[in-house]
Amino acid sequence: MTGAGAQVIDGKAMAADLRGQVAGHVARLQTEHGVTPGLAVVLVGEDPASAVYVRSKGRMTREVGMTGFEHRLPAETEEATLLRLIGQLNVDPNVHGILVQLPLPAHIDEALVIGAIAPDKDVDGFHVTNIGRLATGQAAMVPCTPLGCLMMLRRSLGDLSGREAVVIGRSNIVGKPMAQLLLREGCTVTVAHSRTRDLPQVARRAEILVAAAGRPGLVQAEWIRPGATVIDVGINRVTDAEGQQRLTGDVDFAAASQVAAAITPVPGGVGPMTIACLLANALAACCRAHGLPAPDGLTA
Ligand SMILES: Nc1nc(=O)c2c([nH]1)NC[C@@H]1CN(c3ccc(C(=O)N[C@@H](CCC(=O)O)C(=O)O)cc3)C=[N+]21
Ligand SMILES: [Mg+2]
Repeated sequence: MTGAGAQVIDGKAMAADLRGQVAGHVARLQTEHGVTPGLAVVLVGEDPASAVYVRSKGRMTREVGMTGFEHRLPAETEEATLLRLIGQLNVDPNVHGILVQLPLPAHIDEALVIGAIAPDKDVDGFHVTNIGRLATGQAAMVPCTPLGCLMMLRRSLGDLSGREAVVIGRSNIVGKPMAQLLLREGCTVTVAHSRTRDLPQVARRAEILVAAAGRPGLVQAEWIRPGATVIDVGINRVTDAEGQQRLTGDVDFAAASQVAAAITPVPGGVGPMTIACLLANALAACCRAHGLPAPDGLTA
């Protein structure tokens, strides 16, 4: 049972590699077609954690040579105002991707707002049209976090066909699209969640275990099948014994590393891949908007 320690899947390095590939395609689009991909990020309110993500997304957008458009609106912004902005971004030829940072303030209907984004500019892949395309096997904009997880799984395992996969979490932004992607890859997929009876036993079936429950340290060593590949989607801000704020995943990393064959760390795992996949989706959206084929291997 006690292994020598799992291979740590370096999401930070993989993400840097992916961003480098995106940057190469962006440069080529510019020289060959005079086109620069544009990504608009809309942030409503002052959530400090959200502000950090938006800043690093903005920086990486510029680093790969894309144009970043940032729209910061006050927390009390009316739904109609936000919908009007999205309408403008939908028809702006310099904007190829639109991301509306979630969660939105309580007085705004998230489904309505996501539904207002043009599906071909929906780089988050949250629009029902993209969810439906993914579920029916059509070309879709795929949500960035599950896409990043899939890339790490392929890197670690190669062909995923026939593998036993368990996804813990059933959110629209991670759990459900992750399950769809793994199904498409030929996995046998179980979606477990907070109501699942005997979660540890269900998790122990998994050759591929994706933890996306949003509960720090939920997954223990005994939950893990020896030799499994573990993808930790949790990004939880916790205060440690010394009163320091730190990031921790949904998996007890130290213990799980003794049982798993491969595991993603937090930070430095899924998070950086999420942002790199966002840029890859924006690149693909730009290519399609100009009637060009989307580069191979950068999206699902
Ligand atoms: N429409 C929408 N799309 C999103 O993709 C979206 C969103 N809303 N709302 C907020 C969450 C959160 N999110 C993260 C992405 C990267 C890191 C990331 O790169 N984290 C670093 C650490 C960053 C740190 O130190 O804080 C890591 O895990 O290594 C974290 C969180 C995207 N989100
Ligand atoms: Mg849940």
